[in-house]
Amino acid sequence: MPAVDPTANPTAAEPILTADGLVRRFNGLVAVDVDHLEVPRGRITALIGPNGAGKTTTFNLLAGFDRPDEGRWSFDGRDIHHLPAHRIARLGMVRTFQLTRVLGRLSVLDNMLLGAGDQPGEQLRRALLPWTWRAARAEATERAHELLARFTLDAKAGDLAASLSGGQRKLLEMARALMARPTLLMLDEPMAGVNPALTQSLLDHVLALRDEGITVLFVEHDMHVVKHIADHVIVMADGRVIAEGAPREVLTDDRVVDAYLGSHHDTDLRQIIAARAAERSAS
Ligand SMILES: Nc1ncnc2c1ncn2[C@@H]1O[C@H](COP(=O)(O)OP(=O)(O)OP(=O)(O)O)[C@@H](O)[C@H]1O
Repeated sequence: MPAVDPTANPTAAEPILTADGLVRRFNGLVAVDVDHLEVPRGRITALIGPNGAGKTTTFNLLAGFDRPDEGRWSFDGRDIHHLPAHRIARLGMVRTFQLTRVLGRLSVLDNMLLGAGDQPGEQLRRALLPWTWRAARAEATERAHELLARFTLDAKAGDLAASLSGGQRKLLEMARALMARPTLLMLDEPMAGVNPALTQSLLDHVLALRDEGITVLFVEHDMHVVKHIADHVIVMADGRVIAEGAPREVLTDDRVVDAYLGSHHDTDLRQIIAARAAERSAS
């Protein structure tokens, strides 16, 4: 039984993450200038917008991987704008990472164990209380195998992560983030470079996580994916939030359509516009 009712009005859901007055400049360029942003609890929220809209910068700021010039935000009722990324992750807000070259040289299982993260005092505990450290390590290893089985990567546990296909890497990134037991999972372009055969499986995993009560925030360019799984959509353009709401309403909003058309970037939205024009002329 789902922990939340995903069909309920997403905009009515209580926010798990709220940001205000978020500003990030790079040498005079205003990359992010967000007055207000909310991520509804227990829902799947897509952060979309044309290239250079400020989506990744916003992601990095919220997760503590970059510092804003201005702004504050809270997660689960707690002010976190001053916290570094590892503290934010420990509170339950975890973002996925692309498999870098360095991580590619580790086994799939070791990648998972890295996702468990260092607990406070881990080094000290390892030195002074090796038996409790070993017990924690065994528990993490067991959880890693469970998650690898869930994401059909268990047969690959001993393989180098670099040997995985594009889709399997995305599965590993998701599984690794789940090692930290997030309540808010942040996915940066989870479907990028994934072949169609694995896309459905990845989408089903995201939907299943939502149904288990995990809030998902993801950046995505593919509008089919957004329409398919998002309960709520936030649209950015030129660093600002220009629209938000249910996918069906937001994706036909004139400002959103203009922003995408201006970027000559998303043919899918053009199809929406064509369909909308056809509807108008038929009525
Ligand atoms: N480290 C940086 N130094 C200078 N400018 C940056 C830096 N990071 C981002 N920018 C600029 O900030 C703006 C927003 O970039 P950002 O990557 O957040 O956009 P995005 O919406 O994620 O784009 P894309 O969809 O192409 O990934 C862009 O103009 C970009 O060139």
